[in-house]
Amino acid sequence: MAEIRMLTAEPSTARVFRRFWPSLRPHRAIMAGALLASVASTAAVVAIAPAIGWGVDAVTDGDRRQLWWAVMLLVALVLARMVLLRWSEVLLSDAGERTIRALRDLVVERLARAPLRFVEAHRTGDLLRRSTSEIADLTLFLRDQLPQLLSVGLTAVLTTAMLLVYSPLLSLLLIGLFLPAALAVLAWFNRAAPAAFGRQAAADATMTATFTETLTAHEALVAPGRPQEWVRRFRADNDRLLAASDRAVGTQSRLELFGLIEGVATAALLILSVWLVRDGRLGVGTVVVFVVATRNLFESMLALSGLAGQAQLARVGLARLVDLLAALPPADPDAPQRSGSELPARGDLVAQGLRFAYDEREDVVRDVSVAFPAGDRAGLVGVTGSGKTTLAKLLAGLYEPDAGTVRYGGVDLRAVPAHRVRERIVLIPQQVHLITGTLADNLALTPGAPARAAMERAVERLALGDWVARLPGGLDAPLGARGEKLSAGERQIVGLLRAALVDPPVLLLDEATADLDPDVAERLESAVERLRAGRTLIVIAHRPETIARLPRTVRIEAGRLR
Ligand SMILES: Nc1ncnc2c1ncn2[C@@H]1O[C@H](COP(=O)(O)OP(=O)(O)OP(=O)(O)O)[C@@H](O)[C@H]1O
Repeated sequence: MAEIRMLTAEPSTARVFRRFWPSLRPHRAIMAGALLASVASTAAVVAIAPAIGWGVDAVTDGDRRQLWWAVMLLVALVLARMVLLRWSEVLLSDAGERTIRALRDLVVERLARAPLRFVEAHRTGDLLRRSTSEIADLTLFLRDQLPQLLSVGLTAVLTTAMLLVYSPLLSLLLIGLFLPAALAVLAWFNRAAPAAFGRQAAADATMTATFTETLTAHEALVAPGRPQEWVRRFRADNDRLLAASDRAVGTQSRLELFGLIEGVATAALLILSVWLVRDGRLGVGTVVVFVVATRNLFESMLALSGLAGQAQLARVGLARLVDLLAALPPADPDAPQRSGSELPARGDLVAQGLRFAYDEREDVVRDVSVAFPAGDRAGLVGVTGSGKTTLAKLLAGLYEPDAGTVRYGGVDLRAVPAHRVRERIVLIPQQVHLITGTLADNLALTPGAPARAAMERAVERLALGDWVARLPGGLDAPLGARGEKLSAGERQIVGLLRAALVDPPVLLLDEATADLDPDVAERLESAVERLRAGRTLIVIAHRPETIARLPRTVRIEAGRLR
């Protein structure tokens, strides 16, 4: 089976932030600044409670000077908190945005270099979700939730430390009552969270994939007799997503137990405080500090419980993104393969002992050896599913064989960078893929970004001037969404124009099986004739007229040559 690493629907979230760390490393300085500002702003919040307590003591002691200082301190702390919080938010969101932009570039760049088999073997919607909405979730987390998470966590730590200094007895009561229960709730949440949120992300990706695919196949699915098929397929995935979301919400609601713990702990604290104040072992100011600080502490915990679900979602998304990046490792400049060998300008295309399978079930191409001398003109024929397209993709270097070699001018295609192979061997598929835009935009997708003059020359060379002139706007004619305004044959004309711009010595053409308009069929034939001069032309021929015109044919049956 062709060697590609398949993506996992629910990859492990273990140590995912550590695995992600290299992507954050370039933004270390700004992250450290944001962290520092966050610590300082939280310290300011935590100090508010003692400042109030100090003020209360001043009132009970009738010390006006201390009261004045307490009020000034309170104002200074509130102002410092405001400025520092804003500063840390700005720095963190800046670092987050930069990281995400770099990550988006990285994902697109890796996907652009991914082997064709990798892209074909995965559902478009899944790849789409991993490289768009999961990155967007992560942006939201880094920009909005991470700063809150940091501030909440720090508030909890600093408040606990402060309370310990004020009254170890009350603090120990609080910690003893609250901490074990809070940790137990957190552990209960964590046990279920990775699976629940992972399943939700996978179900969401499946729904996106089904939606993308059914939308493309819309015409077939709403055909007479099965009008509800489109909706039925979508609804089944939607139901699964709903079930997965319900489970995630159920897991999230476990954290609501924090509210109960808060009530019990506050009541116990108040009872003990009243008793200690009556005994004269505690001042009223200290009790006020405790009540205010405890409120802070519990509010932090409640906020933390709200954020924990978001953090888990971001963690799952990150794991799926890291999985994608791991499946598409960067090009190794020292790798022995694809070391930059050059393909000659002209040469024979020779396949030797080719074997290829899409999956472990069975080989689709079996021990195929065939040679196409330079300038050859041959047809590849066989019944549907016999392996013609697969063999053509192997001959064009789009797939790597599981065994055997494809050589051009004596050089193994695997030893040559992919873009160099594309300059020598071009395959025009049955369904030429077009993007939304003009004809010129579509021709510009050719390697080397050809200039307008080169496009005009290609049109002239293939005698397609009047075909282009008939499009409203000529080269600037909008072709509609994904080129919907063109028929299958016309799409192949665009494919031929692209090939003319590359000017490769070997051309493989997978003839369109669709019924072609006679005018388009004639233009295609004439364009192929003009283009083939001086090159090797291999046609996957379906139509008897094409087969009759070819000087020789190579027949393939169940993956073997006959
Ligand atoms: N991407 C794929 N994943 C899994 N199996 C595939 C894939 N593409 C083709 N196959 C299978 O490989 C076999 C050969 O397919 P291939 O498209 O090469 O045949 P073909 O002779 O070109 O057919 P056609 O004339 O209909 O285009 C078929 O059984 C097909 O189902």
